[in-house]
This record gives sequence, C-alpha cells and structure tokens, in this order.
Amino acid sequence: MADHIINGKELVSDVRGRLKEEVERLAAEGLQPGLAVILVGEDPASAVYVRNKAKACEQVGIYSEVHRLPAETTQTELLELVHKLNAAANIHGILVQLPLPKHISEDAVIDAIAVEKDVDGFHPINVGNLSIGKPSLLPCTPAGIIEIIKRTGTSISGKRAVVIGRSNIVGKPVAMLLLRESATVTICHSRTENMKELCREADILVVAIGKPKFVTKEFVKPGAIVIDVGINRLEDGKLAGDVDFDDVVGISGPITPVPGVVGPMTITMLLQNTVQAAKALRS
Ligand SMILES: NC(=O)C1=CN([C@@H]2O[C@H](COP(=O)(O)OP(=O)(O)OC[C@H]3O[C@@H](n4cnc5c(N)ncnc54)[C@H](OP(=O)(O)O)[C@@H]3O)[C@@H](O)[C@H]2O)C=CC1
Ligand SMILES: Nc1nc(=O)c2c([nH]1)NC[C@@H]1CN(c3ccc(C(=O)N[C@@H](CCC(=O)O)C(=O)O)cc3)C=[N+]21
Ligand SMILES: [Mg+2]
Repeated sequence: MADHIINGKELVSDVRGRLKEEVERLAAEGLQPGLAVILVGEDPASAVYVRNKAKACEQVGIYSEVHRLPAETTQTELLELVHKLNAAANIHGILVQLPLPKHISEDAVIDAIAVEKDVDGFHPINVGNLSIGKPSLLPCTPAGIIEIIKRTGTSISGKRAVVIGRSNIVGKPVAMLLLRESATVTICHSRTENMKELCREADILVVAIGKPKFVTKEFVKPGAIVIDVGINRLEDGKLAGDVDFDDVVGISGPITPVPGVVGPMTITMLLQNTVQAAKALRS
C-alpha cells in the first residue's frame, strides 16, 4: 500500500546531493552561486518558506542572503534594492517572495529583476521563452513537478494530463511543461464544467487550487499519478493538501503527500536555478 506514496525525502536528497557536488566543482573554479531573497512584511507562511530556502542553500553550499523589509516599504525602495542586486557580482539569483503588500505592483517588481537572475522564472521574458520552447529559467514548482513525475518512472509522452488551477506561478506553467513533454493537456479552473469527468480521464493529475481536501477519489482514474501542490493551514494548525489523501490513496497510482514532496522539491529547483544562473552569468 505505502509503496506508491512518493518519498519526498529520498527524491530531494538525491537531487540536492547532485547539486552539492556541482557546487563543489564550481567552488574549485572560484565560483560560488549566490541567492538573494527579499521578504516584504511579516506573512508567517512566507517567513517559513524563506527560512527553508536559506537552510537548503546552506546544505548545498550556495551563498544566500535574506533582505527583510518592513510592510511599509515603498515600491520605489523595493525597486532600488532589486536594481542593486541586479548589479551585485556575488548574486546570481533574486527571488522576491510573493504575495507583496497591496500598495506594491508585483508586475513592476518582477519586470525589474534581471532576466538572467530571475530564478523564479516569473519574468515575462522567461515566461515567453518557456512558451516558445527556448531555454530559460523555469518556474520552480512546475519544474519540480516534472522532476517528481519522471523520477517515479512515469512516462509523460502521449499521456492525458489534467491540471486543476490556472495561476501564473503553478497551473499555467506546469501545463506548458507537460505539453513540452508531449502530454495531452487539459487545464481546469473555477469555471470548468464537468470537472470530475475530465479529471477521471487523466493519467497524470496535478492539483493547485488552494482548497483543502477538495479532490476526492471520484476525480481520480485508478492508477493515475496524483501531484498535490496545495498547502492549506487547517484550524488545528496542521497542513493539508488540495487532495483528500486518505480517500485517494486507495485508488491512485503514485501520489504525493502534503507536506513533504512538492514544497521541498520546489526549493530544490530554486537551488538548481541558482546554480544554472551562476554558470550562465559566468560564461
Ligand atoms: N508547494 C509549493 O511549492 C507551492 C504551493 N502552492 C499552493 O498551491 C495552491 C495553489 O496556489 P496558486 O496557484 O498560487 O493559487 P491561486 O489562488 O493563484 O490560483 C488558484 C487556481 O485554482 C482555481 N480554483 C479555485 N477553486 C477552484 C475550484 N473549486 N475548482 C476548480 N478550480 C479552482 C482558480 O480558478 P480561477 O482562475 O477560475 O479563479 C485558480 O486558477 C495553494 O494552496 C498554494 O499555497 C503554491 C505555490 C507553490
Ligand atoms: N516569489 C515566490 N516564489 C515562490 O516559489 C513562492 C512564493 N513567491 N510565494 C509562496 C509560494 C509557496 N511556496 C512554497 C515553497 C516551499 C514550501 C515548503 O517547503 N513546504 C513544505 C512544508 C512547509 C511548512 O511546514 O509550512 C512541504 O510542503 O513539505 C511550500 C510553499 C513557494 N512560493
Ligand atoms: Mg497574487
């Protein structure tokens, strides 16, 4: 039974081990990849992710710095910091933690990040390059999802994939990556009709909606791989995914528990992007 529950620890330590070796090789050439994370305001969830990112950098030998700015920071002040980091020789990746306070335009800030340092893959140039099939920095959660699917030994080419959610940070880019891997892709969202029926046709089901335990076994074709992106804090303080794990695990194929797989893999892809950016900026 437990053999089809995807083991995040194993996956993540595998990829991070490989990255650590690469960082050691780069160190021998005098290059240490560097990541700057900017956190504006005091969102508790964001604070947890930022701490996890700093810890992960340390694990693989990436230099990291966190810029904690007060919630009242103006857009101009934030843009000044981004410009400074764009020019900093020891920084190869810049990540501005979202969401930002309401008085700051997320688009303006993302646009200001140097395309080569945009390790979130959110800059319009990187988004465009992804969609026309040119090399680019890939958004971390979607890239991690593809890595997870491949590492379970699931082949993507020719398979039917259904993504629930169409956000710019998860749903749309993961659909684009699945398409690039030659899946036949359907994107569902809050207006989708007959969603259960569509989902039941999926060999690969990716769920990113932000609704705890929304997806039950009626959405799942027997044996389908189920990737749960959702991170929902319940009233009792526990985390739940968007998938009702206990209901679905009995019918699905490989399935990701929450917490433990997609979140840590997202951070791992951030490390990978930082290494990729450092190498590209050097040459
Ligand atoms: N593990 C990780 O690394 C990450 C986890 N997350 C988590 O993933 C989840 C999704 O995040 P994000 O993409 O940013 O969320 P958004 O809130 O930006 O988008 C949610 C999407 O889900 C759709 N949706 C909402 N309710 C339904 C419904 N009942 N049926 C069908 N579709 C629905 C919305 O449709 P519409 O467009 O029509 O409104 C929208 O497209 C969250 O729980 C978030 O915390 C996010 C990023 C990374
Ligand atoms: N510019 C930007 N880039 C992002 O990539 C970004 C962002 N903003 N804003 C918020 C979302 C969310 N996100 C997560 C990262 C790690 C975990 C993670 O490590 N999760 C652990 C548990 C964490 C916990 O205990 O709360 C797990 O799922 O096992 C979760 C969510 C990145 N995001
Ligand atoms: Mg938003």
